Amino acid sequence: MVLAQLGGSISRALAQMSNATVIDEKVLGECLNEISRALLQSDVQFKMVRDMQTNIRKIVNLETLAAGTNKRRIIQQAVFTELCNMLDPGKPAFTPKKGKPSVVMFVGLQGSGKTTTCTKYAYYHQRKGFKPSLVCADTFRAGAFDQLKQNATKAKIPFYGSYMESDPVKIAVEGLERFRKENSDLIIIDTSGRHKQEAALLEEMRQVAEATKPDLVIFVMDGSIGQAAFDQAQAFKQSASVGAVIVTKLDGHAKGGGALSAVAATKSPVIFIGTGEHIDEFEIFDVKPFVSRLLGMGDLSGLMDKIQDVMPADQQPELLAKLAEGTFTLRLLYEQFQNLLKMGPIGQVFSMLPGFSSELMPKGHEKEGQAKIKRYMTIMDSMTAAELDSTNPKLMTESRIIRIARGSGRQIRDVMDMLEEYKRLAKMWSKMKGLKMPKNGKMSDLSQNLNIQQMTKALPPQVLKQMGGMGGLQALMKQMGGKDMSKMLGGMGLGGD
Ligand SMILES: Nc1nc2c(ncn2[C@@H]2O[C@H](COP(=O)(O)OP(=O)(O)OP(=O)(O)O)[C@@H](O)[C@H]2O)c(=O)[nH]1
Repeated sequence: MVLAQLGGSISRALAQMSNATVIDEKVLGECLNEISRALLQSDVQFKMVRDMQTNIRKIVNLETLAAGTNKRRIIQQAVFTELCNMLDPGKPAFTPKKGKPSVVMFVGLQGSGKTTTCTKYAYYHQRKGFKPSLVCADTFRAGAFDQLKQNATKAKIPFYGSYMESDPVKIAVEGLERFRKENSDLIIIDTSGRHKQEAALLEEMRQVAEATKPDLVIFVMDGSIGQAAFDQAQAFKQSASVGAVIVTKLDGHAKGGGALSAVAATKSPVIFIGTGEHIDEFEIFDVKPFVSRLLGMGDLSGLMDKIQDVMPADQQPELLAKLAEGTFTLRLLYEQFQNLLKMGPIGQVFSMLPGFSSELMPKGHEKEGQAKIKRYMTIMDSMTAAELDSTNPKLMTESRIIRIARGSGRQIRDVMDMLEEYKRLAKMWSKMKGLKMPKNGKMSDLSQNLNIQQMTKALPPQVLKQMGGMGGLQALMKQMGGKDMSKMLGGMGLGGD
């Protein structure tokens, strides 16, 4: 995704500035120009870029800064804050509540990914325990109903539509009535698209909204539309009370900067982004972690969510208990690898770790990381149960290693390499020994019991440094609240090669 390049350019501009011996107006000016250029190249609207420059200049007044203040930090913080402000309209979007009926209407141009996104949105909520349903009020595009039907059937989500009826308002109302009766707590209405924001489309949208009174209107925008984003988003906002934006196709060559412009045009937050055609290629969009990732500062809370999502809840108390005992067996490592592979593209996971911007983890490397994990797992597949569950470091004798290598079709040195990696991780995890278990055994409540000294000991020194030392870690823990730290450590250990 090209947004990663934007992040790289901004990080580079900041790093160049940091290399200067004295930070004066000239150095600051060059840094801001560099950042502006990068934003413009990513299709962010000119006016927004200019406003950002002005705001940073207002925050960073080099003349009035007392001697000894860390100017670099103040500038970096200002860039971070301004990028966040650009993406944060200041008011959160409506969020549906389980068990309380809500109606969400999707609008957008033809081909923006609206129909696909409706199903992704429904599926996302279904996994969270909602009872979603889909209504196809797109009577303009032949085949739209079939597409929705297909997607909905695959995801086992109830749907409503018609091949005969040509009035979208009628279909929307009928669908709404049907699903209200069936106690759906999230009724999603897909509306027609057109090739451009023409009057007929906007009028149709207005009528559907009037008849269904949605709690939220989501504007779906193709991430690759570039500078046209602002006008398009504004046209939709003027005809329907758009309350949130979803930007799609951010997996391809989209520059993505248009997303920032859409936020300004609709004064509504981006709530999700689409990162592929598949139903689960859909991510929650959170401004601060996103900007952190963009600047290569990592997104630990996103990583937490991902891990939390893939780890079955019933396995969590078990892992915690083992951690508290200080036993980190090969089997536990195997299970962690399985979870890691389930998390999706490894590069995406790495980009959430502090210091691992996508630039630092180039494409080739991602594959290597994934291949390595798979290789380790194949080797472990040739181990006996006793070997996997052993806590005795002397168990792995030469003859066992030779047998495992032969069984897995790998070289002896590959097995040794895998065991070294295991030892390194086991050592790190052993520092978590004596961990107090949360009463309910849930991972998510663990962080309240973690002690900061324990954490600093367990983190690899370079990671701790990137996080801003002990102070940074403390701030992060506070910020993350209920999020679980132990799994983060696992993730980090695997990342720090
Ligand atoms: N790569 C990628 N493709 C996507 C994404 N979202 C949607 N698509 C694809 O974009 C194309 C158009 O998506 P649709 O959902 O049919 O578009 P639509 O906006 O509903 O179109 P109309 O129903 O005609 O208004 C399809 O091929 C989707 O698979 C995404 O996040 N990434």
